[in-house]
Amino acid sequence: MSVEWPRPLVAGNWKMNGLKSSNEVLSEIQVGYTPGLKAKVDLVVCPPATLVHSFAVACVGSRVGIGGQDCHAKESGAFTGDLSAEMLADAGATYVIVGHSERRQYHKEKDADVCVKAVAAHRAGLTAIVCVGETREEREAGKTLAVVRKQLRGSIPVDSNSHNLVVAYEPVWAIGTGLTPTAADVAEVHAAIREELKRLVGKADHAKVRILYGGSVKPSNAAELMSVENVNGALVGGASLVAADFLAIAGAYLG
Ligand SMILES: O=C(CO)COP(=O)(O)O
Repeated sequence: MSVEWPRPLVAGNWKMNGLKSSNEVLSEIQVGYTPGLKAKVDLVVCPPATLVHSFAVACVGSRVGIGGQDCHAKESGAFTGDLSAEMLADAGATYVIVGHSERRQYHKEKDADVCVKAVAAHRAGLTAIVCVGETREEREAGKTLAVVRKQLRGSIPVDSNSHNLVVAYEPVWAIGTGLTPTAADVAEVHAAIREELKRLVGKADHAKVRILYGGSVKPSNAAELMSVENVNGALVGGASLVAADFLAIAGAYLG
């Protein structure tokens, strides 16, 4: 069976939320990931690291993918509190988010740091979800495209292809605020990302790299945002903690 590629991808970033009791949310997501939905969209849940293994075990057979939220550049060593990409893969993850704006802001991660983490993800056989996005100040100063292009050039490893790389455009000012850019603004940024990918990813493959939109995606705005050209899915924060909302967002692909 030939698989249409790029397949849309809806990924949930649970951030620092989730206890053992969250198994119920995962079960609801699995139950709601019907054959009809599976035919149209990939689903990935990125829980906190403490839940990666149990979630991965629970999802065997359901095709819900599991991802980490960050990884270290090295494979192992004296890095207290850190996790390597190999450890995430060993725990059953197949994706890892790198360069989320909360890591860039609170952990002072620069593009070069994000790039070596994406390299580590590839080394471990994981798909890297590389996040980029401008702050409110940068948008107001008309610098959005320049900022996003610079982040991409600095953060995307040379060995990237449409299977080991996903780009997530997440305007910092849209995260957790209920604010979203207009469809026209999203289209403009995603077109610039696609163009930049021409230079950064092999010629044959750049058109197939999935570019997700993230920032206050909800069931009520998902259909509009997901229908924008060059939007191949969503990276969902708060709404991914509620199974019905997460599934409704993915349901935008049912048409
Ligand atoms: O940061 C995000 C996903 O990585 C988006 O978060 P919200 O969907 O809560 O705005």
